[in-house]
Amino acid sequence: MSSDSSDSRQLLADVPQQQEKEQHELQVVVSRGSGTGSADTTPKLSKRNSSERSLPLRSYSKWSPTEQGATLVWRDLCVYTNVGSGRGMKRIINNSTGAVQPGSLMALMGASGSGKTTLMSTLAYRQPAGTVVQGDILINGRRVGPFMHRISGYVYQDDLFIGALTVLEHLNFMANLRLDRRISGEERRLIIKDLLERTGLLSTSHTRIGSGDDEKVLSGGERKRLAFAVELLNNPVILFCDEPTTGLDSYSAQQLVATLHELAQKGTTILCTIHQPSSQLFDNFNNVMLLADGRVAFTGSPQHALNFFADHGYYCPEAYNPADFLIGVLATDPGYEQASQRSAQHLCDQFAVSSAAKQRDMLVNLEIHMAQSGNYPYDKELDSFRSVPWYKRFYIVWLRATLTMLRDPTIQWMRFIQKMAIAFIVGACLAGTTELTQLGVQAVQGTIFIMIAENTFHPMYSVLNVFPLGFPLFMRETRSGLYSTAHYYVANILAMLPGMIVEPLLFVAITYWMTGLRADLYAFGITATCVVLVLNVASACGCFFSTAFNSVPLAMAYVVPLDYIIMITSGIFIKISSLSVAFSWTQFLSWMLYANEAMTIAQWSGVQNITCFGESADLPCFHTGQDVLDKYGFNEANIYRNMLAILGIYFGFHLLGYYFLWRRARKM
Ligand SMILES: Nc1ncnc2c1ncn2[C@@H]1O[C@H](COP(=O)(O)OP(=O)(O)OP(=O)(O)O)[C@@H](O)[C@H]1O
Repeated sequence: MSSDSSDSRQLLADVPQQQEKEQHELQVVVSRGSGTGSADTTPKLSKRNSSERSLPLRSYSKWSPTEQGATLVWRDLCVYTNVGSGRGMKRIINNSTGAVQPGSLMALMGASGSGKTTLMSTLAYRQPAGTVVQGDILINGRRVGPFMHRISGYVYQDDLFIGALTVLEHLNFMANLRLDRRISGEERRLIIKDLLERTGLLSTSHTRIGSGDDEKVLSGGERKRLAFAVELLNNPVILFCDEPTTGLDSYSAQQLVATLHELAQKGTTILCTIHQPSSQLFDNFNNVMLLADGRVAFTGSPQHALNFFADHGYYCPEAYNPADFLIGVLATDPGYEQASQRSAQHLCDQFAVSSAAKQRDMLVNLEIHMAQSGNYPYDKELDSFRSVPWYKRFYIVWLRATLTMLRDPTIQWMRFIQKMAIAFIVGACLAGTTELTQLGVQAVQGTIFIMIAENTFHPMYSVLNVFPLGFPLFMRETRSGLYSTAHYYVANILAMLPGMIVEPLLFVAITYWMTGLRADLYAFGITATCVVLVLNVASACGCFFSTAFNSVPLAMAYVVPLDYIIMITSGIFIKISSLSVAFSWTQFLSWMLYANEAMTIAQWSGVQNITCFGESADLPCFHTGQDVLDKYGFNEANIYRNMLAILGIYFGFHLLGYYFLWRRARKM
C-alpha cells in the first residue's frame, strides 16, 4: 500500500502542468471570510464550514475529500437516455474517460449538443431519471452516490428562484435546509454574511430576487452570483457549473470566472461547461476537456490542446480566440455535415491513442486500482453529517410557501378582493327575497346554490397552476435531497389553508346577512362550515388535477367535464332519485350535493309556517320546511354525514394529488 501511495504521488506530480505550483498553493491555508469581524468578539466559523482547506498530499489510506480535496475520475463512461415511445435508448456520452484534480479549473467544451451537460450532470450524480449510466465514476476512490449532493455544488445553467423572496431570505432558507443541524444560528449568519461579501451581493441582500421580465429586480449577473452563493453554502469540495457565463456581459463573466479561479486555487475541484469564452476568460482555465458527439476529443491543458490540434493539421491563427478555434474545429459545418463529423471523429480517434490520453489513463487506472484495493471501513466524513430533522424541514418549506403566497398579489389579494365584491353583489341582488313564502323557497335555494358554486369553480381553477409553476424548482430541490415530496405538498396546502378558511367565512358572513337567510346561529354555523369545506374540497380537486397533468390547459380539459357532473348532481337541477342508473354513482362524488343537502336542512329544518300562494287549493304549496326537504329528496338525518363525506373527498383528492406529484418527481 505504501509503495503504491508513493508511486501515486509521483504520478500526481507528473500529471498536468503547474502541479508543483498547485501543490504548493494547496498547502496554503486561505481563510474564508476575511473581514468577518474580530476574532475575539465574533464567533468563528466551525472547521466543518470554513473554506480554509489545507490540502496535504493525497493519502489513499482514507477517504476524505474535505481534508485532501476531491479527485474525480471516470472511465469508459457511457450515458444513454430514453428517447421514449418505443424508440429505445440514445447514447449521448460515448466511452468517455477523464480526471479532474483538486485545484483544477476544468472547462468542458464542445459544440452545442456534444454532451457537455449530460456528462457533467452524470459526474455530479444529478442525471435525469431514466438515464442509464455505464462505467466507473469515482471521487477519491469512492463510487459516486447520493452523498454527492452533500459534498458538491451544482450551478445550473438556468437559475430558478422564488422571486418573492429577498436575497438574504433565500440564503437563509437554503442555509437552514443544507447546513449541518449543529451549526448555530450565529455561525449561519456569519457564513451568509461572508458569502454575500465574497459574491458582491451585500448591498442587494434585502432586494427582492424578482421573477419574470416585468418585475425583475436582480440583474442576470446578480442572479448568477446568488446561485453561486447558495452552492457555496456548504463549502463544497467539488463544484460543477453549467455554462455559468451564459447571458452575462464580458465584465461580469470575467469576474465570475476569476472567482472560480480563486476558489480552485484554494483547493476546490471545479468542472465547468462553457460556451465560446473570450481569450482572457479562457486563460483562467488550467484544464480543458473537448467533446465531439459524446466522445472525448482532447483533455489536458489549453496549450497542449492547441499543440495536439496543430499536430493533426489544425493551426490556430495568430490573434484568433483559441477557444473559438477549438470548438470550431469540432463543430458540424452546415452543408458539410458528414465531412466535419468525420474530421471530429478522426481527432477523437487520434486522441484516444495519444500520449496525453495514456497519461490520463494512468491516473484514472491508478485511482480505480487504489479504490479496489483500498479500504474505507468507516466513512467518518459522511457519517458525521447531521441533516436538519424532518419537522424543521417541513417548517422551512411551509414558511417559504406562506411568504410567497402573501407576497404574490395574483395568488391571494386579487382573489380575495374579487370574492368580497361578488359577496356584496350577491347580497345586494338577493336582499329581502328569502322570506317564508313560496317565492322565498326558491330564493333560499338559489342563494345556497350560488354560495356553493362561487366557492367551487373559481377556487378550483385558481389552484390549477400552483404545482405546475413551482414544479421545476421543486424537482431541483427535492432531487438535491433538501426536502421530500410530502414536505412540499403538505407545506403548500397548509400555506394556502388560512386564506381558504378566512375567505369563504367572510363571503358567507356578507351574503348570509345581506340576503336575510335564517337568523339562527346553528343554521349560520352549518352554512359557514359547509362553504369552507366546499372551497377546500374544490381546491383539493384542483390540486389533484394540477399534479396529474403536465399543463394547465390539459388539466382544464379534464376538470371542466367533471365540474358538469358535480353540478348536475348537486340536487338543484334534478331530484337525485331520478338520475339514471348509469350515472347515479356520480352523486357520491358530488360535494355540491352533500353541501346543498346540509345547507338546505339547516335552513328548513323545523320551519312550520311557509305562506302559500293565495287560497287556491290547486296550486302546489310548501307548508313546512319538511315539505321543502321532501321535494329535493333530502333527509334531516344526513346533515353531519354530508359534512364528513365532503371531508372524505377532500382527503381523497389530496392523497391522489400527492401520489401524482410523487410519481412525476420520480420520473423526471
Ligand atoms: N432526454 C433526452 N432525450 C433525447 N435526447 C436528449 C436528451 N437529453 C439530451 N439529449 C440529446 O443529447 C445530446 C447532448 O445534450 P446535452 O444537453 O448534454 O448537450 P450540450 O453539449 O450540453 O448542449 P448545449 O451546449 O447546447 O447545452 C443532444 O443532442 C440532446 O438533444
